[in-house]
Amino acid sequence: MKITPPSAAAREEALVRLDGLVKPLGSLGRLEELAAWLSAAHDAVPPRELDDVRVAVFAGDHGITASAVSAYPREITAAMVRVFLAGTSGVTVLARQVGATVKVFDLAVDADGLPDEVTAYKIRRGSGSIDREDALAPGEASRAFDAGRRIADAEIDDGANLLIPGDMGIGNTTVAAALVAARLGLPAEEVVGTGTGVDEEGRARKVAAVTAALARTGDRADDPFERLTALGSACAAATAGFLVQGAVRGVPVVLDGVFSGAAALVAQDVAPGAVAWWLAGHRSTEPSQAHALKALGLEPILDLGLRLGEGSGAVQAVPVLRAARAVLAEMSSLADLT
Ligand SMILES: Cc1cc2ncn([C@H]3O[C@H](COP(=O)(O)O)[C@@H](O)[C@H]3O)c2cc1C
Ligand SMILES: O=C(O)c1cccnc1
Repeated sequence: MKITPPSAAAREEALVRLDGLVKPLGSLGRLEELAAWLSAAHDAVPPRELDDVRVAVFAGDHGITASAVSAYPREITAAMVRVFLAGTSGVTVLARQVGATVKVFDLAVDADGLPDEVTAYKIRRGSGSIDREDALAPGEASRAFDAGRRIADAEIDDGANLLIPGDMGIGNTTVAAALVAARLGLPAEEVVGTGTGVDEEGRARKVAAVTAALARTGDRADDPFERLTALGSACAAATAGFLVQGAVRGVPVVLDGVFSGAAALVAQDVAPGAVAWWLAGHRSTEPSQAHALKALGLEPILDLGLRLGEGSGAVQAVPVLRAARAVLAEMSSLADLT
């Protein structure tokens, strides 16, 4: 997997151009940095318009939900897939606001009967309970990773110029916490949050589950595919593949919340350098996301106190990116002042 870095020359050219625009030096703050980032990604100053934004939601269930680690029952995952198809999920509504499209993919939902276009990449029904067994059987992590790459390829071949990963899976925040803790060598207590809104006892069950999972897994987690197999899920693997393929194809990716943060840590291990193609759309309230973003060197664009997932935070960063592009494309220069 060859990753070509974004263009340093275009970034420099953008920074020089930004300094010459009709504004005090640096006065557009983060927008300037994002404008330069996009210029580097597109190797063009100004960058091209972000007019084809695609969200891919990876849906799946987790064995660990039997330990009551979520405030909601596992059946919600399959029910929500139908909500995505109906076009009324949180991310779908927010995506419509910015003209982005949303597709949902069933990688491991514990249900039958979903439409063929949703199940085309299905790996299994639910994962193993990570506190006492591997999440995935041998080979499944790489199959799911390849599925995520193919999903990204299909969207890019169809014209996508910005990719957003979304997640739907009751129990996702427990699995994300385990993946991040294993990679960064952190204790469960530091990475586990309240997810969908568990109480103190619920959070204690999550900490116990992640602690047991980490103890069971040991050094195996050093290898990214072993980490996905032991502690992850088909969705985590597919999301990692999706992120890597965006980087391979040179298409920017906006990460969402806790699940894409955990997958991004895996993806960066599989394909070092891929992180150069990713932005962090927003700050989640989950602690594991903050740890993951810090390790990746990414600073969230927005901080709205969101804790939904699905890609809902990332899509809201899209107007900010468009604004950054517009600054470079449309502002006049100080040199032109008479
Ligand atoms: C109705 C509903 C819609 C959602 N959309 C995303 N999530 C989010 O919550 C879940 C993770 O939280 P936890 O680890 O606490 O289970 C994931 O499905 C995530 O995408 C939802 C959760 C619910 C209940
Ligand atoms: O911030 C997130 O990504 C998140 C938080 C809680 C539940 N699901 C997702």
